[in-house]
Amino acid sequence: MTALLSLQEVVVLRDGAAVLRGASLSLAAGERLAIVGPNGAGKTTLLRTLVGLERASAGEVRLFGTLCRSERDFRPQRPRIGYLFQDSDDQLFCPTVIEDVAFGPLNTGCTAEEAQARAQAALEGLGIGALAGRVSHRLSGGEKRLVCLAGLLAMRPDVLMLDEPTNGVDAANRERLRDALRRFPGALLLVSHDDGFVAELATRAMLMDQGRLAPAEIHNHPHLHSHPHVHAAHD
Ligand SMILES: Nc1ncnc2c1ncn2[C@@H]1O[C@H](COP(=O)(O)OP(=O)(O)OP(=O)(O)O)[C@@H](O)[C@H]1O
Repeated sequence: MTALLSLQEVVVLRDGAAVLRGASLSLAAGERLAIVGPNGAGKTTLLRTLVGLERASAGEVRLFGTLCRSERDFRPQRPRIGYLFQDSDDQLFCPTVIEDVAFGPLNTGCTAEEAQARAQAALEGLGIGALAGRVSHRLSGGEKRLVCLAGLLAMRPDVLMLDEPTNGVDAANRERLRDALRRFPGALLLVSHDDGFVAELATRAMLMDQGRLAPAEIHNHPHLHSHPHVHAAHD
């Protein structure tokens, strides 16, 4: 079966130095692949390369079976990929939450009513329907994260690529996020330092180290992450 996304021996240079040094991966339909690894290893660069925001100087990038080399190749494939940036402020740009979440569907051919309905449903699916009328840039960091994800889900992509989705998200919202991602019917490429979240969601993992990818194990222990419990004084 054709991979949804694939990289073959991809090299990405920045200021003359290799950030990706022959990275290869393949994401199949229904897979939930986690990319883990230390800071600066090249994980964000990998995601950016997959959507054509960074250009490979060697190797091949294929999206949905199509070899992508130039902006002309990447552009028609991008609506099929929902990419959650590492920084929510790079993603939100409309005055209100509902406008932000409806933007993608509107831009890909939905009527205003359809886009509005999809946006409201995506917000409600994440338990944040009440944020619809709020001013986007005044949301908390965790709220912004969920709103960005709602915007991607509203587009009904084939693949979600998430860069640190749980950053700044509290425990209750983290569960909502996890449940929404479990319900998401497409494939998932997840970059995360949150081992517990990776163990809860991913079906496979790869380790990125100094620009190269290698298979990694997921330690599927229910309490892989620590649980610091804060008790009230009378506890
Ligand atoms: N715009 C840029 N200009 C120059 N170097 C950059 C730029 N963006 C990233 N880098 C460098 O490229 C390397 C890979 O960065 P990248 O953001 O892909 O790593 P990462 O694995 O996502 O890290 P983290 O876990 O900290 O998010 C790092 O050494 C980083 O300093």
